[in-house]
Amino acid sequence: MIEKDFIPKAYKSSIDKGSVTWSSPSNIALVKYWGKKQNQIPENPSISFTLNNCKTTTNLSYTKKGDSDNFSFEVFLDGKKEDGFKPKIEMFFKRVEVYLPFLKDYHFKIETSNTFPHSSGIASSASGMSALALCLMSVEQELSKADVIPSAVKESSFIKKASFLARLGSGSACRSLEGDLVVWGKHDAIEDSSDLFGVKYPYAVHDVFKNYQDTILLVDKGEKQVSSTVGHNLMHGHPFAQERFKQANKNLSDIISILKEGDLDGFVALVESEALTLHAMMMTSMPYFILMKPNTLEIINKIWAYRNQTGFKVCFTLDAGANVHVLYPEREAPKVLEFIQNELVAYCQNGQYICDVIGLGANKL
Ligand SMILES: C[C@@](O)(CCOP(=O)(O)OP(=O)(O)O)CC(=O)O
Repeated sequence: MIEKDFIPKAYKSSIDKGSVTWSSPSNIALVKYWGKKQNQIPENPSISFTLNNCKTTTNLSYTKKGDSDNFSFEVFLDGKKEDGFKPKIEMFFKRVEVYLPFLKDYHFKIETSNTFPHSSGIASSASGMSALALCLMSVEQELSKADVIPSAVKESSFIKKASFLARLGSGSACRSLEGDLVVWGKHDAIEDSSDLFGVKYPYAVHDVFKNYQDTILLVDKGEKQVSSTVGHNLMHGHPFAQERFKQANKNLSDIISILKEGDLDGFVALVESEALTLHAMMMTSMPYFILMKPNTLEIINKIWAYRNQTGFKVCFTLDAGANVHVLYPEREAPKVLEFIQNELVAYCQNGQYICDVIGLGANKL
């Protein structure tokens, strides 16, 4: 598919008002997206676990307005007006306007809430942007149903277009709509993979990865000093960029047999190397920056020591921040949780952590 396939046939916006609600989860990448071209096209393919408990619920109500001159919307977080979100949403609306021609015909009220604490340092852009994209797709569906022109959106392409739109809001958001593993970015070994939207991982996955656990240790809840968007852009002209993109492609090839065979040693090595490479890219860009904190490293060292002592296949990954995602099979959960409580919680800000597990994606409420 190409971009223009997502432009619907013209339809009249004949409905005056309505409201839709979607809940959509966060995700954690195993092979990381870091570096992008124009129009939110990733430099390399990525794959992520969809999460279950960390999610955003968004209610979108829409009211027809007299003109179609400008975007008109207001945003509420947990019932409180949140104008801080407006620039990102305005930019998102501009990017998707051509694919959702009704956007300037309505006033939108966006009411959103997260299951995880606000300012926990957990990126809410993946869950938030995917929930908003799904709401907008439901509006498109409602409007085109009411129109004499047949729906531009077939049921089967609903998720595909929602993922396409979510990507234009935040790249990693396109991997949050489905579960339990999603690939984004063209890769020869993954059938139907695309740079434009996420696809459900199409191959067999060993039972050991069912209900895989992710305990998120909140090391630093503060605002990040460098946003992901700035970090992605620093991959332009980065001295190691081409090698990194090659490595990500190879890791995506390698993870296919790891997932099929339940090769936990291979999984641990690949996932931890991806996390450290992501941060190595940050440390070697110009300007350079460090998002890990001393406690991030304390936790990593404790995980390595515990793995050596016990043989449990617990490993870590990081996103663009200081928090640590501790990943482990469900069968190891009782022991690993004990270890987390006894040895790792001390390094979390206010002792805070979130227990999550692989999930199945977004839901319409
Ligand atoms: C480190 C990452 O989490 C990067 C996420 O980047 P974003 O999706 O937040 O970036 P934008 O496309 O600029 O919104 C790795 C990943 O999720 O693959």
